[in-house]
Amino acid sequence: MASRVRFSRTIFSPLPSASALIPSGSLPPASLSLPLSNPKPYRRLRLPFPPSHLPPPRSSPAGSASPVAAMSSSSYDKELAAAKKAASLAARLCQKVQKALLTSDVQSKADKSPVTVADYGSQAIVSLVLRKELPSESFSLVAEEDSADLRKDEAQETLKRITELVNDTISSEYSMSVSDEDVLIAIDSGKSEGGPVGQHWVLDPIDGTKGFLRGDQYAIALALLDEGKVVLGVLGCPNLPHTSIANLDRHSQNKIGCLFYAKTGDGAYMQSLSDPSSNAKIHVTATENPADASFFESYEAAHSLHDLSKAIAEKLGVQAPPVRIDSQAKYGALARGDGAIYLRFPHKGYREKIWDHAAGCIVVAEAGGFATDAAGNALDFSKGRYLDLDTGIIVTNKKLMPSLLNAVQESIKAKNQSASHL
Ligand SMILES: Nc1ncnc2c1ncn2[C@@H]1O[C@H](COP(=O)(O)O)[C@@H](OP(=O)(O)O)[C@H]1O
Ligand SMILES: [Mg+2]
Ligand SMILES: [Mg+2]
Ligand SMILES: [Mg+2]
Repeated sequence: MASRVRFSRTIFSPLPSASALIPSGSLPPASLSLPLSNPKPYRRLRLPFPPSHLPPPRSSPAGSASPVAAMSSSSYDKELAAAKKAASLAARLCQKVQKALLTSDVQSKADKSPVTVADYGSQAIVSLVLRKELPSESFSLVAEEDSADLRKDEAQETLKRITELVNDTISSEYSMSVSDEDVLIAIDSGKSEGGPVGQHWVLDPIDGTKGFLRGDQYAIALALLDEGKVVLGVLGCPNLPHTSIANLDRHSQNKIGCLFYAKTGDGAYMQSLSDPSSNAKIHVTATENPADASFFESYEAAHSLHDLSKAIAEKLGVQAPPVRIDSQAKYGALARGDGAIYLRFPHKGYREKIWDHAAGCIVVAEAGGFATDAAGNALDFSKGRYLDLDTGIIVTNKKLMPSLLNAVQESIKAKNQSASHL
């Protein structure tokens, strides 16, 4: 079945040039518009253009209205409330930057500075909010970004823009204002190595940077490790529809902006990013029949071997085409049952980072699913900034996992055999 592909105009950076901050090889393609007569054998999650969301700033703290957190008497309640607030504020900053990016008249400008601005701004906000909300606790943060490039002379304009954005965003919640130096220090608090001892926050300030650039999916992903285990996780997904993306074509006008959260032993929940009182418990799908299952994978072929996923899905008997989405929004969507399987097989030599999976893993686990590597081992977040794992990551519900693992291992074996015959 060939699913309909959605199309949208893609526009890039109007913000000040900061070419020194652009990682090489990561520039977006000039245009992603595709001819309507060329449907692809996969579903691509796109948004209507221009996005009609972008909720107004809230006057109450992001996590405070949740009866769920308030009712629970177990540990990590205050950490979870702080994490929700931090991720929600960071999401607001990212939305502002993405809105400027998408509504600009400047098309296809190969300048990634808005992404850089949003990544740094989001990391600074999360760091500042966690310190502010949890002042008496020791603070260790393992995060993706650092300030080295921002300290260069040519980046001073960009740094000012980030500080402005951070101040604009936090002023709705706190009567404080930060300087450029405060922002740099907040960003660099993310240099912790993590590990098996003590508590460490784990942050991806924007996961799915390429999706963010295209106006597609991205996530603010924040988790807490305690003695090497993930004990809570929050995923802010500003562009994810409130209702299932399995029916995206029918519901494309639905509201978007979801906050997923989970705390060990307490289940997983989703609320609207713009309405914290809307929370609901979520569960992975109960499907046991692969023919009824659909699977998620990275939009970017550079991030995951699409051919291998296809072979696995075929072996398992999955009928639906893959749904390609950027970021840990995949974990959130799977946790609420939009799809049954997430397959991720990076190219040889790539090392997965803990911030790309920690928050997503606990959200899925608390919703009744689980994530393993291709050998069936649970992911180990206690080894520092990287995940040491066998071949890839697979995520599904407990009923499908045994047959999925089988299909994964047989497909990898067949792939290796055919490679050795070349
Ligand atoms: N060659 C590669 N293989 C696998 N993952 C990669 C990769 N290059 C980058 N990534 C990671 O893939 C993440 C995005 O995942 P997805 O494909 O699911 O959207 C990126 O997160 P960032 O966008 O935070 O850098 C990055 O960490
Ligand atoms: Mg990431
Ligand atoms: Mg990132
Ligand atoms: Mg990155």
